[in-house]
Amino acid sequence: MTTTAPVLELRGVTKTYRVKQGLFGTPRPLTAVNDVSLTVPRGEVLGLVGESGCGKSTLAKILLGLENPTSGQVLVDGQEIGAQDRMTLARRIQPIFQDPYSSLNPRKSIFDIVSLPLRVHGIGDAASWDKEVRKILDIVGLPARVMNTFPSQMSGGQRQRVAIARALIMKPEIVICDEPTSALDVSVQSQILNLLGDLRREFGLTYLFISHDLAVVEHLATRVAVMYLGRIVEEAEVGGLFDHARHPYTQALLKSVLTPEPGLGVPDTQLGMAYPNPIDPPSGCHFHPRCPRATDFCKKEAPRALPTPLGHVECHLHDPQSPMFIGKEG
Ligand SMILES: Nc1ncnc2c1ncn2[C@@H]1O[C@H](COP(=O)(O)OP(=O)(O)OP(=O)(O)O)[C@@H](O)[C@H]1O
Repeated sequence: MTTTAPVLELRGVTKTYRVKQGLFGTPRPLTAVNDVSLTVPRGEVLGLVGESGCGKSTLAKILLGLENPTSGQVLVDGQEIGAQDRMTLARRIQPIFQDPYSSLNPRKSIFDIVSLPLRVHGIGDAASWDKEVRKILDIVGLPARVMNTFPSQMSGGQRQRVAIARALIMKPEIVICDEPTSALDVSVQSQILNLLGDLRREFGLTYLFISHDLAVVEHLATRVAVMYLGRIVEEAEVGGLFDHARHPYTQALLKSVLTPEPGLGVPDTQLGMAYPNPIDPPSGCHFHPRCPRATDFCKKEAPRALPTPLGHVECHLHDPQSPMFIGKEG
């Protein structure tokens, strides 16, 4: 059930690393996440999309308490993440990662893997761990007999079900799904996406669903945030974003997921040059060197975050105060 209370809120979150180029280079700042503000209401699925290196995983690490933001705040249930003890945070937020094989310890049995969060946090005893593991395996569609097997004896889809069971055994409110299906065969991907959708409905979970693939996000998300060079350049309710993308980058991403005509090859994203290096971000609008609509104004001026009926967008084309404004319906 969807309510409007934000279970997750980011306020101006920025993460800057100091990066040395070459052996004797002076460390330079690299802003991986740049002034990100987002609100995720309880029960929603926020899809976070963008190309490799745009900052998706860094944002996930901040939400999981694995990295501290350089500035800004992350609030879970209205309380700052840093102020919550590890147990409370683990009960509230759990991750599911891309590659279930490398994220599951190959030397541990499925019982050990799935019960680990309970044991680490000292929740229950041996009898209750057995009961809880059987219950959660059943919920994710695995028979109890897999408890005594090892990850290497399972298929990729089964391993991802184990990773989901391990995340859910703590009964979290929020699940950070970082490319949870990209290591799986296409036929298995939709089974896992359907399972995640069912679990959300059944347990009222909130997801941050990270993917470079808009088609996968469309399947599950209720809202979508598009990330480019650390910034959220567009954010909207999913249907609105797919039907009426405002940012030229979102439009290019959408074009790239259209199914090509047989024999015509992969569709052209028309983005031209390679993704920029975040150590040397382009001036003005960071997207201008790849943008088919860019003018000299975009090279000089960074766009503002502008509210839209469904979310927000950062692009001069939609700013009534910019010389590039294309009108209200543009
Ligand atoms: N610990 C770190 N130290 C220095 N730079 C880092 C660190 N972690 C990430 N970065 C840099 O921050 C930027 C964002 O990286 P991040 O892994 O968050 O992107 P991503 O969108 O998740 O990419 P991918 O989809 O390839 O995982 C990249 O330029 C990356 O090289």
